[in-house]
Amino acid sequence: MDKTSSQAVASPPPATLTPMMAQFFEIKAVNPGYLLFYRMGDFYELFFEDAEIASAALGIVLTKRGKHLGEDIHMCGVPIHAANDYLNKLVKLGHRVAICEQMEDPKEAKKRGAKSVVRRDVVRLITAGTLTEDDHLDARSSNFLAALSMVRHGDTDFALAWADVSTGETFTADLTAEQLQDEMARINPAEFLLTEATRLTLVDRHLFAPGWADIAHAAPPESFDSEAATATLREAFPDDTFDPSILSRASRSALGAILAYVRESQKGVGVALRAPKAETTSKYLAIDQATRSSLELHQTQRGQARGSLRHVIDLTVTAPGSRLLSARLAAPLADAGQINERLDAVQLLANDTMLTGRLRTDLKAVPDLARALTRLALDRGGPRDLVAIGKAISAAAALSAHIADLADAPAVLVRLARTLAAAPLPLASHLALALDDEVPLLSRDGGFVRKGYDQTLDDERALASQTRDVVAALQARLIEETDVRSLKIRHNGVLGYFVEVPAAHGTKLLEDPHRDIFIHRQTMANAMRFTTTELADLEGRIAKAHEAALDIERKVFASLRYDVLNHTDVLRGLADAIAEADVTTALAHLAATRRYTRPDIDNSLAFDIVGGRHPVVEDMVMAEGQSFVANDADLSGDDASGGGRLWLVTGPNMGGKSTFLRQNALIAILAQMGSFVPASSAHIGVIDRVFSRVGASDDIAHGRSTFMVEMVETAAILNRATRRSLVVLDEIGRGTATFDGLSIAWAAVEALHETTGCRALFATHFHELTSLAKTLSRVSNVTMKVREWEGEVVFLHEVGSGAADRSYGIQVARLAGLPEPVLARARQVLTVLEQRSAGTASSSQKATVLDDLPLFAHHVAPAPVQKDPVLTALDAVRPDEMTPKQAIEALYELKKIRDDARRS
Ligand SMILES: Nc1ncnc2c1ncn2[C@@H]1O[C@H](COP(=O)(O)OP(=O)(O)OP(=O)(O)O)[C@@H](O)[C@H]1O
Repeated sequence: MDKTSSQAVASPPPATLTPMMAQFFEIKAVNPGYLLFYRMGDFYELFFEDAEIASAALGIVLTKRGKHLGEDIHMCGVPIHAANDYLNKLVKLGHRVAICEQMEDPKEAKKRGAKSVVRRDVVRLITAGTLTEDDHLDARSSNFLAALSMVRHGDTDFALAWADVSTGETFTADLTAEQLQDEMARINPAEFLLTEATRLTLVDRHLFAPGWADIAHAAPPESFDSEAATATLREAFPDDTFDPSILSRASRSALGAILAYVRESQKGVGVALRAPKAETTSKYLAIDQATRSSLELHQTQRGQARGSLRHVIDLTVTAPGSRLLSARLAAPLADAGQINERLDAVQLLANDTMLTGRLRTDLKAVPDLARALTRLALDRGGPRDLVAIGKAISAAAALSAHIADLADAPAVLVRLARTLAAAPLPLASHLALALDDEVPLLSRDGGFVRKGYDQTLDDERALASQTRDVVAALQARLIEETDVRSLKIRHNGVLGYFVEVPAAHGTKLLEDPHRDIFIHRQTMANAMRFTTTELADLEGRIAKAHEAALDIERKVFASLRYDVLNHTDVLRGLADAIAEADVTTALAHLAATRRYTRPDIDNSLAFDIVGGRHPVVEDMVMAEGQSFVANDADLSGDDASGGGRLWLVTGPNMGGKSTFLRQNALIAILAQMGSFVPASSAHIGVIDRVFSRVGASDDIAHGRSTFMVEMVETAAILNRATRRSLVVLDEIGRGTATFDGLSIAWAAVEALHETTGCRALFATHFHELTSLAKTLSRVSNVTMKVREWEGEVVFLHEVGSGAADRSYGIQVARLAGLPEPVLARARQVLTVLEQRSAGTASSSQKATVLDDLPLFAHHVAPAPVQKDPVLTALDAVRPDEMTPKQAIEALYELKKIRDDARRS
């Protein structure tokens, strides 16, 4: 499971080791499975197999450092100042890293003897699921660590716990085997803990999804002990509001594993998690992995954000808002009351664009409170995190004031205003008073406490900063006393402050009367360096003042941090409320600017969309200056008539079938996440599961053919869809022989209609299926309209009743640029095949088809070869005879010829 070998380095017999290598082996042995970043001065060094892995992954040089058991010791290193970038890269590649620091000043080690080694220890384990620093994390995405435990008895099979260590959010859910896959797809964890036994069971039951291997990490069975977990949970969440006994035993065990792993990774710094929330999957609209990917909710099927639904609808202005929007899109609700509550708030703000504008402006300046708070709790925060918290508190108070002014505010906004009003303003004032406007990232070097906040600090700083004046005065006096005009007081890292005079004057200072004052330090080629008691004394005072100032700043930081952490609960509430305010205003802004309307949500089996649009395709079509054709869909039904309707969608390739199918599923998802929808009106009875299979693709990497993937997914739908579900199926049965495919599609439609009774859209090229509308009462035929014009086909993208009589495949092939001879031949074959299936072909024509097929190449004259104008121009280019300027001009010319050729 792990990429980083745990047997990277085998322990050698101790006698053969240098003390440093002995220390390395000792530390390596207690951190198996981690690449050891071993601190040596200004570098982190990696040794042996760690070095080989890291140098290959990071593209850095692999060197050697001595021998071990007769073999070269491989080594590579990364400088401290660039370590973060390298760590990021390694973690993204699935490696786990142990950071081993020097725990004492090397001078201390030397005091123990020349050969003694600097004390070192691992201070932090860095893994994909336990990151907290901004530069390791994507601001707009959650970063979950998940753990799975198995249940031996009971209704559910598994329990999953997951936590975002960077914000503290923690959840658990008891799951059936089916739900497990869906939940994992929803949460999309960065790292996944399970025991080897659980992994083997999952593999055995075909439940271990292909992508999990990259994130799975074998955790020891002891860390899943539910008894121990109960005690650990009580200790980790002493809060009275959380009682571990309300969780199932399996949930506690999974949570225990999370806590153990987080604690281990933070090496004693603590665990800053929030009390776990127990999730019930029935609260949410279930969406399985295949549907998420087919609908391109968070990313396109090619893995890009641009082109996904999220990309189009995410108008949030804060990173936490974006994370919440993403979570809501991943888990739309399945309760009409809760959905309507969210919609009420969006509606009010969509109607009040002035207020929305004001809120959005305020929100833009709000920092990421949750992540700053976590870093401070883990003692990894800096002055910037304190400033962020102060700003967030003030912003929360301002937001609350705006919302509180509203008359008849809906419940969500009233709740938000109340939470935001609890913003601890005195804490914000205190932070503003204590901290500069611009502060450094780390507290280590000071320089962040505002002038005037602490008198002693100001005094010490004044002393330190007066150095220059005091040194200048001393230099002037020494020049006076020695009469050496070129005498200078200088500073360097080795000598500290010193007096420097040109070599010619050096001897003068070694003689009376100066030799009592000037103490010789160094003779250079051109100069001589001295110190004086007064200078040494001054230097001591300056260093002391500097150290004293730093000490005071550190104390100020610690006390401010303590104050902030005392407000943890209220600040977490604010962080949630700010994110929710951002999502609500963003959705209102979306509704107001993109002509989205409020869906009517209830508990019926309605699905009546008037003038529906595809949010993403609409954007793309409009960007090309065309207009998107809105289409209606009515799949409404009721229990009395056996459930919802099923529309059989036929029509030409490229006619807009997939777009129409997907847009209806997307409208349902948007509506249930509490967003307005791209339609003139939408009436939707709450959907419990949505299934979408649009366009089959193979899964060669995992050994499944197109057809097999399609059948596995169809089976999942037929087995899992209920009367409340929405099913969107495109071209089932396409991947096999015509008759097999048609039969499977036929049986699937019958099953959905007769047994499931779900609302469904079924697109097909099997025109034979349309006859089902005659026998199945709730099946209707619709088609994507086209117009033929001078032998060309024009797609109207309009859904009308009826069935298509043909697929226009050859016209589409022509648009795609298939060579004319191939098209001509295809037309010939098609005519005969059509006649044959209609029974009108003469037996000689039928024979022609069969006879002619292998003779294609002889029948059709090859198209005349036209020479590409770009290639012709390229032939004339003589690179060796060109100046750089001529070369670039030639390049432009080539591009122009290509563009002209495309236009003509
Ligand atoms: N309602 C619409 N309004 C405007 N343009 C549309 C509309 N629907 C689809 N299109 C355009 O037509 C293109 C093809 O649509 P789509 O992929 O849905 O066709 P299809 O019928 O599913 O084709 P195939 O059967 O080959 O998969 C889209 O990329 C889009 O540019």
